[in-house]
Amino acid sequence: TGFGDSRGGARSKGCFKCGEEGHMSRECPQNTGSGFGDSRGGARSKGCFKCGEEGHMSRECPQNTGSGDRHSNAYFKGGDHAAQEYHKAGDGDKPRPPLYIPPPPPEDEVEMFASMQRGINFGKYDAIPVEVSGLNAPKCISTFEMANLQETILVNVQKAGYDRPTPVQKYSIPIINADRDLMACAQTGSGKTAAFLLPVLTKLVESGVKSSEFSEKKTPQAIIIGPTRELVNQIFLEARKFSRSTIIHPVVVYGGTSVGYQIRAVQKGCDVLIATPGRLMDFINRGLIGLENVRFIILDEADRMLDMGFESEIRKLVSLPGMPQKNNRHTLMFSATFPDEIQKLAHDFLREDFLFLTVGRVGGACSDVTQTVISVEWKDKRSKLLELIADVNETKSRTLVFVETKRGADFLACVLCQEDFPTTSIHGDRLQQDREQALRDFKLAVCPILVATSVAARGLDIPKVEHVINYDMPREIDEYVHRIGRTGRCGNLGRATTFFDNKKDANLARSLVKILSEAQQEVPGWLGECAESAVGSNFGAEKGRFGGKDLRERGGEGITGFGSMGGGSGARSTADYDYNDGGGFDCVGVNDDDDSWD
Ligand SMILES: Nc1ncnc2c1ncn2[C@@H]1O[C@H](COP(=O)(O)OP(=O)(O)OP(=O)(O)O)[C@@H](O)[C@H]1O
Repeated sequence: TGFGDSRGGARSKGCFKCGEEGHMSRECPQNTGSGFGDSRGGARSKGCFKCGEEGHMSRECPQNTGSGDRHSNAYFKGGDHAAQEYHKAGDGDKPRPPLYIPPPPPEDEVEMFASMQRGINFGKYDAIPVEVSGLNAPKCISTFEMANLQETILVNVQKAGYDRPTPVQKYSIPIINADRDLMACAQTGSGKTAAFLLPVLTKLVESGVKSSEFSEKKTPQAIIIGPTRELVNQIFLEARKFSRSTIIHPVVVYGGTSVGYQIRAVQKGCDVLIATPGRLMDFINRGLIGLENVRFIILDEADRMLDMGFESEIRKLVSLPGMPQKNNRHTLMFSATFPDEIQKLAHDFLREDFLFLTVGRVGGACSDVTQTVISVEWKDKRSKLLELIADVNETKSRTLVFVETKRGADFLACVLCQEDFPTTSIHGDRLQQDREQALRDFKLAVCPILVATSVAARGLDIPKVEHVINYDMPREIDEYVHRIGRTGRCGNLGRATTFFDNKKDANLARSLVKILSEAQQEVPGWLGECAESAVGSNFGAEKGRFGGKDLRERGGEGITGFGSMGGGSGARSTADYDYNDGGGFDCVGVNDDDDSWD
């Protein structure tokens, strides 16, 4: 059980040296000295013949454990929970987790172009008010034909079943076409990914690629950065789809996966690099990625990327030698939420004349999600949850349950499995193969219930998620907006149920009431009262933020930080995101033990 297993169960017929199909080991390009081993310093790799990594022989290869057979439903069997085994074995000195080579992306066109069905409210997107601030904004477009997309890219858009652009696409595409920097804020599930990919890919195809296939160091022209591994992988699949049959090679690199595998992917050509920050810095430090040709830096979930934990990485990245200064590159930022203090920070990365696009209200919840808030004390949460999911085994309707801690996610998934609800979990302490398997099981409704920490709150576009349950209220209201945005996407209807524990969550009452009212949702009387008596936040401070305004129009000074909305702490939590994704083996989130950081 070598390579084959980790790629999805079947024994690979590929080369025993590099694991790739299409040649035998005696013809392996690595024999020439130009492959994997060389890229780490010129010498022929003495690594394992199965996985290509150094430091062990093939008979000791961690892939012999047959990780591909590992089912994320291991809770049922009570044994094979890789992440737990790995942590137990650690005892202070953490061993390396098994190497993980993700399954190859689809080659089949049908699979590649399959996308979410538009819902009945897709047409209503056009009624959402749009504002563009900044000087000389170009006119919006109303069809993809008007978007000046490169011909093949336009064909790919049609193959994806996109027959007209969403508002964020109508405005962003001409702005990017006109070589302007952009900060764009639009509700969850409204098509922000294509809004930046389509014009950027068009620019790259039209100007021709610069990255040489033959040089060791690849010099991508666009770098797209996101906060979690699953999200960057999803953006990669979108980039691959839209750039199909063009000269563009998109590549993704993220933590928890084999570095060797990703090095080989980069070395095949890398015009657009999609990455989590840690692994990106790792590749730059190894001399595998050069920045001199960068024309576009794109921050998806930009407010998170400029938030605590990630901001310093992004600052480091833009000040690295070789990276073009902000006036010699374009910086694009997208999110559904943009707290004032992050908007302020963002100015450091954008050209002076950037445009600020808001579709609807900055930080507003998706209007296609019916939101219900229930007052539940912690001791009653479990029985309330079981009530809510009682019919899931019959309906198979995908239900995403958010909890606060990684340990809590494991525990609740176990409880639900014991109650005979096929459940899986995703959080920063699970091995990457288990995280990806969990997502696949959830997508296919093998496990229609997914218990997740905030690692799954942003960006993930999973069809048919019908119900999001906040078993634990998040610590920040932005996180609430992103979490419930996993349903009600692309004009589909969704529902979200939130357990609100008055003793613990009172500091979020006001901001929650605000979100509910703006989305024309019912505000329970008890929640209104709780908001009235809550201390620490005030509606005055929130006014500006929810007005969907460009800070430049408000002078940019004296803005009350959004932190105060979360109860006056002023500090924004780092939650369970993919920090420390470099180094190849770090599959852990922010902090192993301290669940207050999870
Ligand atoms: N013009 C379009 N026509 C039809 N479907 C579209 C169109 N644009 C995007 N979609 C689909 O809508 C879904 C949501 O898009 P996307 O993931 O880009 O949303 P988003 O705004 O980035 O959400 P989030 O804020 O959660 O990251 C995807 O399945 C995408 O394929």
